[in-house]
This record gives sequence, C-alpha cells and structure tokens, in this order.
Amino acid sequence: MALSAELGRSGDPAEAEPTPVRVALLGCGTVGSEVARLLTEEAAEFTARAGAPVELAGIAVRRPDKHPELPADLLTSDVEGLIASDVDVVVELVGGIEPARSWLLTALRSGKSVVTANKALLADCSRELSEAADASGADLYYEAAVAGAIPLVRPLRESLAGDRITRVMGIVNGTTNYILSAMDSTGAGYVDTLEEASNLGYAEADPTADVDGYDAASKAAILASLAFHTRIAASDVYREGIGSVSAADVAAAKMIGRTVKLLAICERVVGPDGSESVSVRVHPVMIPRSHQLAGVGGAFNAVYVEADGAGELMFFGQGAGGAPTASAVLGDLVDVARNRAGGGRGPRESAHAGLGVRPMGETPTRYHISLQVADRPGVLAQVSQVFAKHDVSIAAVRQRDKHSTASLVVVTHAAPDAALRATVDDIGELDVVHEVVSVMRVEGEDS
Ligand SMILES: NC(=O)c1ccc[n+]([C@@H]2O[C@H](COP(=O)([O-])OP(=O)(O)OC[C@H]3O[C@@H](n4cnc5c(N)ncnc54)[C@H](O)[C@@H]3O)[C@@H](O)[C@H]2O)c1
Ligand SMILES: N[C@@H](CCO)C(=O)O
Ligand code: NA
Repeated sequence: MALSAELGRSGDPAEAEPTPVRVALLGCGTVGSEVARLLTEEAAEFTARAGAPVELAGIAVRRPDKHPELPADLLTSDVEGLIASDVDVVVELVGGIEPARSWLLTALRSGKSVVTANKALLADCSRELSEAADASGADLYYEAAVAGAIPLVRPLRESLAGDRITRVMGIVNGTTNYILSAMDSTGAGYVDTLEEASNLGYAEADPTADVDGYDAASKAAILASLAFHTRIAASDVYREGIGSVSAADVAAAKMIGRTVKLLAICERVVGPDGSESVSVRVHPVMIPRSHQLAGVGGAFNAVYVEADGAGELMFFGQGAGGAPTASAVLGDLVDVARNRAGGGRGPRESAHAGLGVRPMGETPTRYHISLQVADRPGVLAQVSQVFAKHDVSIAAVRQRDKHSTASLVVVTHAAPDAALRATVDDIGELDVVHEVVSVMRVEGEDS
C-alpha cells in the first residue's frame, strides 16, 4: 500500500498502476460459486479495499461443461495447470485431503498464497502446509474453515495473541445443530432434517462427516491449536457424533430442564504439579435451557472463548452455507491481496508451547444417567454403592414411581470420564436395573 501510494505521487502513470493480484479458484460448488460471483460482480470494490486489482484468473472444476453460468474462458479442469500459471493466490474450495493437500503444497512451495475453507485438510496437515508457507514466505489463511462467517480464526491468531486463553467451547457444526434443534423443538425425524440441511448447503459432501462429529473434531483441532499454541491434529480429538442421540435422550434432557447440543470443548488443564496439558473433545452434551448456547438454533454456530485478561467472549453467527462461508473466504482474500500489494505477510503458525493432550479417560466430566429400576426398597442404596465404588460423587437424584418400576435420574459431580463410564457399565449389570434409558455428559450449572 505504502509503495503504491509513493508511486502514485511520483506522477508517472506507468509506475502508478499497482500490480494485479491474480487469483486461481479451485472448486465452484456451494461456497466457490458465491466467491466467483462476488469476485466478478464486485471487482472494483475488492480492488479498492486491497489496494491492487484482484483478478479472477481461472476457475478449476471437475466438469467445466456443467457451468454455463461462468465465463468459459476462465473455466478449466486442469487444476495443476492453473496453479502453475501466473497466479499469486490459490483459493481452495474443493474439500477433502487429497488431491487438495498436494495442490496446496505445490502452490505454497512456489510462493503462492493460499486461502482455504478446508478444515479436514488443516486439521490433518497444518504442519506441512505451514512449513511450506514459511519456506517460501507465502500466506496461509483459513477463516472459513471454522464456524463459517464468524470471525474466530483471526481473533485467536491475532487479536488474542497477547492473552492466555484457557477455554474455547461451542457449537461449530451447523448441520448437527440444525438436526438437534429440530429434534428438540418439533420432534422431527433425523433423516428428514438431515436432508433439509443438505439441501440448504450446510452439510458436507459426505454428511457422515457432520453427523459422526468428524467435521466438528477438525474444527476443534484447529481452534485448540490456535488457542494453546500447540499442534493438535484431528486424531488427538476425542469424538462422538449425534448418531446415538435418541428421542429418549432429548426427552430426558427436557425432564431436567436441559437441551442436547453437540459441543466442541477445548480446555487448558493444569495438573496438581502445575504442569499443563490440553483436553480437546467433541460429543453431545446436555446443557441447561437457560445457557446461552441452548438458544443457538438452526445452522447457527456460537463459540465461547475464555482468556485470562479478556475474560469471557462470545462469537455467534452463521457457521455454514454458501454466502456466509464466502464472506470469510473473501475477507481472507482481501488480506492476502493487501499483503501482496504492500509487501507484508500474514501471521505464521504459532506452535511453540507444544503441550501434551490429556486422554479422555482422565478428563473430568459430569454425567446424566437415566434408569428404569425395580420399585422396591434398597434399590437406591445398591445404585449409590456403584457410584461410591468408582469414587463418583452424586450431585442430584430424582425418582418417579410408575407401577412396578421407577424412573431414576442421577446427575453426577465432575469425575474422570473413565470412572463415569465404568460406573455406567456396572450399573447396567445390576439385577434391579431394568433399562439404562439415557446416558449423556452435562455441562453448565443446574439452575
Ligand atoms: N458448504 C458450507 O457451508 C461450508 C462451510 C465452511 C466450509 N466449507 C468447506 O468448503 C469447501 C467446499 O465446500 P462446498 O460445500 O462448496 O463443496 P461442494 O461439494 O459444493 O463443491 C466442491 C467443488 O469442488 C469441485 N471439485 C471436486 N473435486 C474436484 C477435482 N478433483 N478437481 C476440480 N474440482 C473438483 C466440484 O466440482 C465442486 O465445484 C470444503 O472444504 C468444505 O468443508 C463448506
Ligand atoms: N458442514 C459444515 C459446514 C460448515 O463448516 C456444517 O454443517 O457446519
Ligand atoms: Na470463521
């Protein structure tokens, strides 16, 4: 920017023109088509914001003949050829690990900056991508990879770089939030709701990535890496999806004034000897209906960040869909173009802390357990003994009689997750327990 301004003042019109920033767009689906449209329709605006013309140099898709709406001279199926051409920035909106990984490594190694929405790739390969970017001095930006339009990567990488983050917790998958919200409010069926989420462009190409929690786990890995200055891969994240969340779980949550959400929880854990590690997990959770995350419905995302100095921050907005995700991609693209025009560089990977990952079994959690038990004296004592055996303390018990059986609901205090699991297993073995109706972790204080 400074250089362009200088040239502009020199009075030489030939020198005054800033060099265009040429962009290769890989993929033109839900997100890519919106990026292509805005880059074409609002080219002058992006040029003004970036300080240099932002030119769409080519669009790589699998089948160019399927895109009559796009200028034919920009379309190609030759991805490698487009990356090797005289482009400065590669915007990757294809998804998946390969061939996206190889394309982006090639681009970064040859000094071309990358903007991507590909959380699966970042969660698996951030080290090699960052090293390739550092070796050539290129930029690697990925705001769209976590929570769509919501600025979250930038605040963690830049705004909070001077603080010590202790916790990041929230709803980071729109598809599963859409499904769980519908199950809670209308009792809608799982399959129909998933189809609606896919039609609205929220779900991944393979929706099992959403439903089984892989998408949220990738995002949790990215958030934890940024928050704790530590490389966390998707395989470090404890993961459970919503496939096992039943109507009985949703009803059981309602009975105790809670609702079910799929949460990503990233925490800094300090051991008794003062040593630090991190716990990163994604699983369904019952939260109080009064909790701020309980009101986050549909495909919306919301993430809490807690830091020593800043205290509690909350980020809320549209975490999926073509236009919201394109907003984050284009924000990154303007930043990269500004860096190119001004000769600067965006933030590098920060992984100096190198903290260990605490196994899920050792992570303190709280459980809700709903049982059908025999309605006779001494049953509660037998159940309580199992909790005592595993050193799990009970926070609340509620019992309701129903003919010859009774329903028993127990909410525990925090205990190591392995002890809670062992408690549930042993309870299921008791003769007096007819059915384990619902077991789920809880977060947030009871109201
Ligand atoms: N849809 C969303 O709400 C959303 C939100 C955040 C991030 N993302 C991420 O953005 C990326 C794109 O998602 P999408 O929903 O737009 O996907 P999509 O399936 O709608 O589009 C993918 C595009 O990639 C192209 N493509 C696939 N394989 C290709 C190949 N081998 N060569 C050339 N082109 C190829 C397809 O033709 C299509 O144009 C993914 O990484 C996804 O995780 C999506
Ligand atoms: N499939 C993802 C897209 C946004 O990353 C979701 O449902 O949240
Ligand atoms: Na984002």
